[in-house]
Amino acid sequence: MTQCAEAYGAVTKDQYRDAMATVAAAVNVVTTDGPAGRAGFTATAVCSVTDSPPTLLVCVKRDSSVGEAFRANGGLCVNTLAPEHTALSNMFGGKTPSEERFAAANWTTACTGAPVLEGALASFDCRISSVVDVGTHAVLFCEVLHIGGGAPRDALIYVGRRYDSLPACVGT
Ligand SMILES: NC(=O)c1ccc[n+]([C@@H]2O[C@H](COP(=O)([O-])OP(=O)(O)OC[C@H]3O[C@@H](n4cnc5c(N)ncnc54)[C@H](O)[C@@H]3O)[C@@H](O)[C@H]2O)c1
Ligand SMILES: Cc1cc2c(cc1C)N(C[C@H](O)[C@H](O)[C@H](O)COP(=O)(O)O)c1[nH]c(=O)[nH]c(=O)c1N2
Repeated sequence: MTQCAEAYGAVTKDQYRDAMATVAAAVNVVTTDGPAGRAGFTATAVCSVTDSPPTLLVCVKRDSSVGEAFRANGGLCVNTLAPEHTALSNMFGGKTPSEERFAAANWTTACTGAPVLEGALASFDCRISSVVDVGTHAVLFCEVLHIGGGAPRDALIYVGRRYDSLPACVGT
């Protein structure tokens, strides 16, 4: 592998981001509440790991205002967004104060204490089972304890540094 790194030269941050910008991703608002307080952020770096035990992962920037609250609370809810949530995604993805982020939508409370977005495509209430730090991000491995929603509906996607919608795929 060392010879490959030498042959190729280093991949720059910009090269990496430009390539990742071509990869379409679902958009989620990931939330938590507990002793460290309520917090939430927009995340595309979310994916399924295994169905036994049902586990997904979430990557969160370690120097963001929200990262520490997730680790400390130990639970979270992944709320997958629909096209009507584009403005909400921007609020949870920027420098908007936490109170304003949550005031922009209606929420219920999951068993872990995490806010559940009313109208989300799907909501995954999770216990954080382990955390691995990789570079600038913490990878949160999350055991799914409860699921809400999940019926086929149009999805919000993020690709080419902009939002788009993907029609629901019903049937085969
Ligand atoms: N994984 C992430 O942390 C992540 C993902 C998407 C967007 N963002 C943030 O949202 C803002 C807008 O992003 P954009 O897509 O319009 O343009 P961009 O050029 O910042 O990012 C392009 C793509 O690169 C990846 N990316 C961006 N920042 C990253 C990071 N710090 N670590 C790992 N992957 C990263 C994502 O897949 C993103 O869609 C930026 O501030 C970006 O940092 C962060
Ligand atoms: C479409 C899109 C997608 C993502 C993000 C942004 C946007 C607009 N952000 C950035 C993240 O939401 C932002 O850093 C948080 O809101 C925390 O910001 P504050 O530090 O609270 O301002 C983000 N951050 C992160 O740690 N992991 C991720 O997967 C993503 N994905």
